[in-house]
Amino acid sequence: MVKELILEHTRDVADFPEPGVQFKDLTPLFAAPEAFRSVVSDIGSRYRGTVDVVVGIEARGFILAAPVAMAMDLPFVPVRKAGKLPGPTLRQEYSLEYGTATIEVHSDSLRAGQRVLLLDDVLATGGTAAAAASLIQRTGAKVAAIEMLMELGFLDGRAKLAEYDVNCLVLV
Ligand SMILES: O=P(O)(O)OC[C@H]1O[C@H](OP(=O)(O)OP(=O)(O)O)[C@H](O)[C@@H]1O
Ligand SMILES: Nc1ncnc2[nH]cnc12
Repeated sequence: MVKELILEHTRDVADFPEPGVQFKDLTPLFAAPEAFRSVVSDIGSRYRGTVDVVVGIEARGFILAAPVAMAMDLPFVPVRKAGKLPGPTLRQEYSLEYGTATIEVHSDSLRAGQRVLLLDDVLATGGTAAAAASLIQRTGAKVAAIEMLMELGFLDGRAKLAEYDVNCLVLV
């Protein structure tokens, strides 16, 4: 099952990037082609036919979203940290488990009515996903679903995402 594959390929790192944070490192999953392929194919098969575009959040969300988009034969659209996208953008500030940040999307990268699958690796406080979802809605596209590999349940990130269909493969 993909849930076990994700758990087997997650490394816990204490006090990263700052004291008190238990970091969920998924690089072992990305470095295991069979396990990673299974996860990508599981996500692709569950959303096939129900979404038009796959959006990934910089940086770790890109690692997941690009292969899922490719497997589904759908466009991949990046949500990037501020100042990285060259064209006209929409921007949104948000707060993280460890700091604040601003993200952007190209304003012409999504069209009204498009159904978006929003992907990232970890759901923590939900600030990043809520900001990305709000950017997507501002383009006129619709957030059909938000999918994460892992949810840090104690941070209750879902509270910020109550209006969306959220699925996380592993709850810790
Ligand atoms: O639910 P939240 O509290 O918003 O946290 C989750 C976000 O934090 C991590 O990204 P990070 O901002 O560390 O950037 P990175 O992907 O560039 O490492 C993770 O990949 C999510 O995007
Ligand atoms: N504890 C954590 N582990 C991995 N990614 C995160 N993003 C926010 N908090 C995180």
